[in-house]
Amino acid sequence: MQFLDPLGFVIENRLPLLIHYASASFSEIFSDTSIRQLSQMLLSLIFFHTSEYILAVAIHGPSNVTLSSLLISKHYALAMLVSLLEYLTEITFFPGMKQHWWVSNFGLVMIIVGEIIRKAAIITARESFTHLIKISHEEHHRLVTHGVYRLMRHPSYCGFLIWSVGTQVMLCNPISTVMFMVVVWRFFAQRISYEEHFLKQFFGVEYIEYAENVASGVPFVK
Ligand SMILES: C[S@@+](CC[C@H](N)C(=O)[O-])C[C@H]1O[C@@H](n2cnc3c(N)ncnc32)[C@H](O)[C@@H]1O
Repeated sequence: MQFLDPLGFVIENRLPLLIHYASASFSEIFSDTSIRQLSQMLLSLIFFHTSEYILAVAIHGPSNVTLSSLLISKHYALAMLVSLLEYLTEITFFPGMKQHWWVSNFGLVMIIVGEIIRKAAIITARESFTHLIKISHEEHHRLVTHGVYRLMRHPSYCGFLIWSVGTQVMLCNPISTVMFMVVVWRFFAQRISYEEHFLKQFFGVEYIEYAENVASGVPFVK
């Protein structure tokens, strides 16, 4: 079998060709573009997860918070791993895809906006905000309808949706952008109907009126 070098000459030995492609992919994976985009991704992940944990400890007290408040599930870790594989594959074989800086910077803006909305929700709801959905009414649990909850009923889900899709837009990952949009949207659509079932039980007509007048904050979820 004959092999062609990048200029189209026939070469006998495939080793130089393999070395050529290996060094090309090595230089793309460690290019300025990838270092910037992967560092932004790493910082976004570290900031999001540690701030979720720190806020939970500050609001509920260290004895009431477990490592689950870092919000790193198996499915979530798998999705992030798949998105990293997509990034490394594309930057190796189609490096030009990652050079759309206006797309990447728009993703960065989505990450920041998503963080602000989510953290505004946590700080506004305080004790009423728990990472696990409450299925029995506790005394300190008050209905929150002020601040960012005046604008939408589920600001923390809206913020997370924007943040998570933003991470993929920032990486210029088309497949993971669509995958994150669909998976995260479906997850929240189901969670909202489950969560609101209990909120109606806890707060009755007060919650029903609130839900009638304020949008969910998650697109296409009533
Ligand atoms: C992870 S928090 C999410 C809160 C809200 N869905 C959001 O996106 O900002 C889930 C907990 O918040 C509580 N919760 C949701 N909306 C609330 C509201 N308007 N007032 C008080 N508690 C609320 C639920 O009962 C649940 O235990």
